[in-house]
Amino acid sequence: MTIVYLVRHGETQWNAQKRIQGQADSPLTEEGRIQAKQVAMRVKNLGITHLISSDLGRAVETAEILAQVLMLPVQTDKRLRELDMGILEGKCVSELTPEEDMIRRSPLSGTPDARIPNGESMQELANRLHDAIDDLRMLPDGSVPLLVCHGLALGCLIGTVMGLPAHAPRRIRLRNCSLSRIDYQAGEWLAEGWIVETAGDISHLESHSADEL
Ligand SMILES: O=C(O)[C@H](O)COP(=O)(O)O
Repeated sequence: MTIVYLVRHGETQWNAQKRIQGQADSPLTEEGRIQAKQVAMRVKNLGITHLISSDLGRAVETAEILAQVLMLPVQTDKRLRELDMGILEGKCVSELTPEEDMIRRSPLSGTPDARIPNGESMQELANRLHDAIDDLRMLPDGSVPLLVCHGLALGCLIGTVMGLPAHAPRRIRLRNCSLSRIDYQAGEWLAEGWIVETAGDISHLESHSADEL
């Protein structure tokens, strides 16, 4: 069985301002760095062997804090990036026009093939994420990778592992530095494939942690 831990990066300046990031970026806040240390302590004794991060700065910054505790190098994989949110990246949710807000919600509200102009669809996001996790099955036996990723990306990954379509409305909360786990099971008794073991656990965080937009 392959075990994969999933961590959403720590709080960023734009998360705190409710500004849309997508594949744009902003640095962690002080709170975000504290969250990263707390999730690092949580996973310290889980036998993590590989630390793989989205190549966006906020994820790498979180991964580097984990790396100091886990004493592992950080590898990056651009397939773990957040949904490309096109023309809305960099905008504050409170400043969107009603039309922009409808566009923002469209990929998250059950509309197949919805995409923010110049962005990507949830199916395209799901495809690259599943390519990335399927590659983890090629790691040597006993490997336990931890991925540092993003809110919409992890929500899409967990939803699709559970059999929901990529465009299904979001029904899971993935706060900054929440911990999730998926396993690849291949036993005789159970359907072969990825399965969700834990999603969105924040029991290791000592203060408030924000939901994604
Ligand atoms: O702002 C965004 O792009 C998303 O809503 C949250 O993304 P994040 O998990 O990278 O903060």
